Amino acid sequence: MYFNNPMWPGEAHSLKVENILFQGKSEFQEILVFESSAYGKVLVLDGIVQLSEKDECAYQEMIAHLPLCSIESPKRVLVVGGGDGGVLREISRHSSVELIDICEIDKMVIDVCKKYFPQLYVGFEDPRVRLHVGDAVEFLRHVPEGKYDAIIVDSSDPVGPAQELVERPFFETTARALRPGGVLCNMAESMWLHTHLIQDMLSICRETFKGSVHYAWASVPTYPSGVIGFLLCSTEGPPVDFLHPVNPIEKLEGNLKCGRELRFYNSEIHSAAFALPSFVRREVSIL
Ligand SMILES: NCCCCCc1nc2ccccc2[nH]1
Repeated sequence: MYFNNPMWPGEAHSLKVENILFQGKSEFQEILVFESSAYGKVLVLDGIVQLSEKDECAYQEMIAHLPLCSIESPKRVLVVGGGDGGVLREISRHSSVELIDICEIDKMVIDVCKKYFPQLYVGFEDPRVRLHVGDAVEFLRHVPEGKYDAIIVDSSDPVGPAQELVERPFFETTARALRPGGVLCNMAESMWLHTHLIQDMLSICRETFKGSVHYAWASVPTYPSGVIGFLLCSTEGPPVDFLHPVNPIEKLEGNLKCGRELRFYNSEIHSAAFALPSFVRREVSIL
């Protein structure tokens, strides 16, 4: 199967398909699940690979532990998107967490992942999880100010239902919903392909979040260009040092609520993730 997409013009990515397991169209997007030869089962939304069994650990572990290991004892966490359940699985490792709200707009994604990706869907079985099916902008409107310690935006690309999740109003509502010194972590595309989009997001975040704003990245082979980025922001308040985890995951290692060991994230990978190539430092003027 060949993946061409305006998100990566001029290049195509392909995965050998063993068999198609599900093909459907929800109210919001096309949903495809297939068994690949090289990466296990693959979830595709509107023609864009979201995860594969083999490399989902990199994305799910990083997007969850980069924020949660940067603050002491996170208690209340909100996940925007994340309907596959993988981020929930990772958050559940943090025993200090008492409440995990998740707002996913597309119920069909959840139902499909329940059937085809049990090792991700397991995240929904944690008793701390409260599922809200709907639009996150609407959900956040009714959230009291300063409610969450961390907000994780595990969105798809801003070319469909996730378009509004990279715009200023959304960042402003997330900043309001975070406590002082609270942290936001967004999926932030590829530094090889999307420096303009990253620059736009960074500019909005630098005005909206008075704490610190950092860009981190990880290797995810099934994503075009082989990397994916994360935008980490903290609100004004107790300073957050994203580069040196205050809540090292090794401390939680014994807490295997989700029944499996970490496969990608560790404290060294955490700090290394913020080291940026020179072209990125220049183009996204992060420093
Ligand atoms: N919600 C899971 C992550 C979604 C990100 C998917 C993704 N990964 C990409 C890499 C390069 C270009 C576009 C991309 N879109």
